[in-house]
Amino acid sequence: MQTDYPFSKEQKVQTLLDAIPYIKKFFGKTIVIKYGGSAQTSPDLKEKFAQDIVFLSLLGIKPVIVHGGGARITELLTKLNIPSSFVDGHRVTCEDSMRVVEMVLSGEINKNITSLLNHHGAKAIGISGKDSSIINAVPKDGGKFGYTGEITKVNGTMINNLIKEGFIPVIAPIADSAEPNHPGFNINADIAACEIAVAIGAQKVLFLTDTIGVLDKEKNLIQTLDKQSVENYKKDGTIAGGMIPKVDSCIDAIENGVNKAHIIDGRVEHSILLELFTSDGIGTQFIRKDNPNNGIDLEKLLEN
Ligand SMILES: Nc1ncnc2c1ncn2[C@@H]1O[C@H](COP(=O)(O)OP(=O)(O)O)[C@@H](O)[C@H]1O
Ligand SMILES: CC(=O)N[C@@H](CCC(=O)OP(=O)(O)O)C(=O)O
Repeated sequence: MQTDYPFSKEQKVQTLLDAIPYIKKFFGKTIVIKYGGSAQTSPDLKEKFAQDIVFLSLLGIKPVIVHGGGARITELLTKLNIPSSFVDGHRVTCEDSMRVVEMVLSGEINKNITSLLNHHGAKAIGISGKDSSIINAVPKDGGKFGYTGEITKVNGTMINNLIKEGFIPVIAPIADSAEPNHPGFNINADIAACEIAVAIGAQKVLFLTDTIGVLDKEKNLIQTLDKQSVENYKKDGTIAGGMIPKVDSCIDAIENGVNKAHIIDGRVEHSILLELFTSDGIGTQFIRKDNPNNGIDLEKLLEN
């Protein structure tokens, strides 16, 4: 009988066996996944994203989702004739924009992702940084960015309690203010993901975006970056716009206890599984030169 399966049984089994060292490595660990607006484009990609998250959860890995939604915010602001601008990848947020930002991030996008995950069998809970004051902020750069905030504190215990209860937290990057009757703050989702990863002691943070990773001047993928090379690429303009908060967050995360940070292509189906469970990984990885855990010793993992 003729079969038209693209892979033989042996190849399928081998793929599963190849994943064993990585499953061992990440079992019981928390991984923060920043789900950028530009990786949320098609319903099909969103389905694949949800499948990946549920798969991780069933393997005993603990995902935490921090989402963006910049493109959707800009679309609505344009429809409402509310002007909007960005400085170094951060939106300048006026009072009217803040209302739209909260509506889009804490409302539409947060609830869509949460509901999608739950329909795939996860136990996801959608919250914003205002819930239980999980994220606190003050005006960024003394108020030059309006209601765009700079994080002062993340309540990691609260997020870890949700994880312990078996929930997948889906977090909108809106922060609370210490002032009563304040509309709150708009936080760049990359920065929120980094601060959350640090506060909960995550093993890894993955940023899903709309490029294959960080590109050099010739548009080739840069596979590995450290603090010094990031500074150089920012200085000569190779890294610009929305990529600035992303690389800053990656460096910040690895400097503050997160083992590794990666920027990967959210347009590729199952990019999360490819990054976590294959030897090559995809995208750009950020390392501390002095971190002995940068490489995976596969031999050792299999022995243990
Ligand atoms: N060196 C670089 N490599 C890749 N992308 C870059 C670089 N410099 C600037 N960018 C821009 O950063 C964008 C990703 O940031 P952003 O649009 O904020 O994504 P997200 O919504 O995922 O946070 C890319 O689409 C690209 O236009
Ligand atoms: C201060 C700031 O820039 N906030 C972002 C929040 C959303 C976000 O970061 O979305 P992406 O991850 O899709 O870019 C904004 O208003 O667009």
